[in-house]
Amino acid sequence: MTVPAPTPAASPLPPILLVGCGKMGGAMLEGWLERGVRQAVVVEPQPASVAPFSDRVTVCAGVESIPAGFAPAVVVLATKPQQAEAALPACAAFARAGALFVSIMAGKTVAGMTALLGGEARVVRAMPNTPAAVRQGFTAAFAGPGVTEEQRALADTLLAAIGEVAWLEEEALIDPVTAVSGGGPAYVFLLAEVLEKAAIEQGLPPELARRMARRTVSGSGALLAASPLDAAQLRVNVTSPKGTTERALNVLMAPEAWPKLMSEAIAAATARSRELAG
Ligand SMILES: NC(=O)C1=CN([C@@H]2O[C@H](COP(=O)(O)OP(=O)(O)OC[C@H]3O[C@@H](n4cnc5c(N)ncnc54)[C@H](OP(=O)(O)O)[C@@H]3O)[C@@H](O)[C@H]2O)C=CC1
Ligand SMILES: O=C(O)[C@@H]1CCC=N1
Repeated sequence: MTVPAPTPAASPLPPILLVGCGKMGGAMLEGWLERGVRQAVVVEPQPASVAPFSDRVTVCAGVESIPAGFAPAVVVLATKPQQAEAALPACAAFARAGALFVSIMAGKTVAGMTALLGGEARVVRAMPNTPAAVRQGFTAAFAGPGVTEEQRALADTLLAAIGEVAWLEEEALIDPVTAVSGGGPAYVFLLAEVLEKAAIEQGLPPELARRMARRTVSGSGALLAASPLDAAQLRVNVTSPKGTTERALNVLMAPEAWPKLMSEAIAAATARSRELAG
């Protein structure tokens, strides 16, 4: 019998400055801390948002209180897009020092961010999603002008630590990515919500309805992740001919129902991502 070689422990992630530790910044930070990070400094004005991390990272209310001498390899920009104009100019010194910037802000273009950072910044524009908190995220990323192969590899290491990564060759594609995978978890959680509500309407006790809906969504996600089959085949595998699921899918897959609604929803979100550039 051969004994498998132990998996080598991944080396800790490089020093990170996180600017904005709200819902998405916090989800990424959770994933990075679980993976192991050499040093993390977080700039976040809301004490409640950073409270879960305060014993593991250095917390600052503003860029001006970052400890002198802290030299991040990567600055992650995770404020709301509408806060970029106020937040980015304060980070220009890190751009001059050669730090790589990774922005996750919806809509904000590389050119717009580079200008706000003093014109010298090297920027990767990325779009992650909240399953990053459990290292099950999906991030698509675009490397802006001047980003070196080494910096791109650094960004890849950081993003791969919280899930799967895909690199885009065209910046404009990040708008539909934002609509599909950036916001995607919300649509899946909505499914859990409406499934629970429908279960209660059919007479199931609320606590049982909640458990069923959560486990059905999370278990289906786990099956999808583990299976080599397409989503469509996994759906067919549930649908017995002339059975109960077929009746439900006749409603959900009707011409004006889910397929059309999802197309409209994704088009609306893509358009909003383009608007946020301004
Ligand atoms: N939520 C998601 O699922 C995803 C979000 N994104 C992107 O991530 C970004 C953050 O989104 P989300 O986490 O949901 O938003 P949040 O509002 O939860 O987080 C942003 C945080 O940044 C803080 N902040 C404001 N100004 C500054 C500043 N100058 N320096 C440091 N921190 C500051 C905000 O504080 P205050 O509340 O006081 O303003 C807030 O706590 C957005 O640009 C969004 O487009 C991308 C992918 C998925
Ligand atoms: O709703 C938003 O604008 C952000 C971007 C993707 C998910 N949340």
